[in-house]
Amino acid sequence: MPDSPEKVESVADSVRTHGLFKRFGQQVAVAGVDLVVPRGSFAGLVGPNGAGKTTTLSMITGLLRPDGGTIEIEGLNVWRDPVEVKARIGVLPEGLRLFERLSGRELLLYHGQLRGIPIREVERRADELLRVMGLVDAADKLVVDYSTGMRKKIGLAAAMLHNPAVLFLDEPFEGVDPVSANTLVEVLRRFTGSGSTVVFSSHVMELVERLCDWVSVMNRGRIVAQGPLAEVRGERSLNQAFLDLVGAGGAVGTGGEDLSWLGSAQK
Ligand SMILES: Nc1ncnc2c1ncn2[C@@H]1O[C@H](COP(=O)(O)OP(=O)(O)OP(=O)(O)O)[C@@H](O)[C@H]1O
Repeated sequence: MPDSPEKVESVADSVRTHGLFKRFGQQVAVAGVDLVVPRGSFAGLVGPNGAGKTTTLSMITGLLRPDGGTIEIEGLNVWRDPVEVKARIGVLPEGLRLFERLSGRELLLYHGQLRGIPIREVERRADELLRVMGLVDAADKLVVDYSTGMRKKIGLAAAMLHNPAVLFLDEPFEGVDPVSANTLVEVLRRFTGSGSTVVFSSHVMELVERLCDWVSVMNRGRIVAQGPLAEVRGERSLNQAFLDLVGAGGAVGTGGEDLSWLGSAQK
């Protein structure tokens, strides 16, 4: 449990950033983002490649120092109270790096102990998570031998072990088969159903539309739309709304002379 629930209950928004800014050399990756995620949301952060989603999530989770702006999670300032904040969040980062030479079960026990959870409780939670994630048969296998989907599941289990108030997931469903994705969805739905918050980034609009009740759309380092799914989508599909908002996906034209050499193999 987060350790001071009174404080947690006193704010309506789980995540709130103001004027978040980050540049890499000449490249402005995040250009003044005001991200809001109400508590208990299943929130999707969407945007085309290079929109700034990963950079935003990295700053919010304390992995990358912002050049400007503020970030509050559960009312706490991420960069002023990093320890307090980290006790309340779980993160499944992009390019998930795990302790490859541990078994799945050892990995969870290690994470739990790092979080200061008593060993008996860690064992109980680890066994439950392995069962729910369908990883019991792989529990003693080394993580290095896990498939992509199994890695996502064990990574998510590790991120949830300390019962965080907010989970941040960067592309959690990428490379995950439909059965495993279903398992992840069920676990996450149960999590938000209990009042906790999930924020995940994705390119898959159908998935976001199916799962999320809150959406933030990013383009070129800015939030271009944000709110309840029904409001952002309007009468359109989310996919159409997305294309409208980001300008045909920022796609370069493929008509006319473009790619005229492609197809109809000629000798
Ligand atoms: N470490 C870095 N050094 C230089 N530029 C970077 C770095 N990280 C990100 N960028 C740039 O910042 C911009 C935003 O990148 P970011 O990875 O946040 O986008 P994204 O929305 O997560 O994209 P994708 O959907 O492709 O994962 C891009 O133009 C990218 O090239």
